[in-house]
Amino acid sequence: MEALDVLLNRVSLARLQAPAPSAEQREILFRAALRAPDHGYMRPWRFLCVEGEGRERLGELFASALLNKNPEAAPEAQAKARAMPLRAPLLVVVIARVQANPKVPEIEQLLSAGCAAHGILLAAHAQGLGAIWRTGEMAHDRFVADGLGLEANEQIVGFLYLGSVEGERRSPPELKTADFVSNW
Ligand SMILES: Cc1cc2nc3c(=O)[nH]c(=O)nc-3n(C[C@H](O)[C@H](O)[C@H](O)COP(=O)(O)O)c2cc1C
Repeated sequence: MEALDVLLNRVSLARLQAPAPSAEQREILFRAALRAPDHGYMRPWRFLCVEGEGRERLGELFASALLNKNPEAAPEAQAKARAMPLRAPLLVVVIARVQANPKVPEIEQLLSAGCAAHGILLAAHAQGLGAIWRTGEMAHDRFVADGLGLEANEQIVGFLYLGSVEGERRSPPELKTADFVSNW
């Protein structure tokens, strides 16, 4: 697929099914992530793959996080949290690792991790895979971060849901560049 075609037509797809990306496809996904712009070559990111039975364990962690925050959480809410990771055969947790650096403030390291996530989405699209970047409360919950083994200086930038496309690949929305670009 042409590079510009990928850049101009990537869309998020929420309806994902097995099979999960193959080992070869994953290698491309992560090589794309590692090409994120990176001030100071700090490599301020790492990635966790969650699949198979790991998705059920992540669902349990989400439900526990919900109960930790709200012990009165309704059983329906708990069931919803538990089912969230089952929406795709593979989840990639994109983690920003922020390190003190006089020239590279935290925001730049977080942006770099965001670019890494975008690289994965683009490489997924280029390989005919489906993907969507999700966060929600669980991405910002320290209970979840601890359960995933994150260090104090690490934070979740997103859960990338990846799989094979179920149904039609939708078209991107038509935005006008003139609405966002002006001369100064
Ligand atoms: C940081 C971040 C967090 C997001 N979190 C969610 C989310 O939790 N749930 C969701 O449905 N979409 C979420 N989105 C939006 C989707 O990933 C997607 O970008 C959006 O649906 C627009 O679709 P498109 O990428 O095809 O234009 C998030 C996007 C970003 C950048």
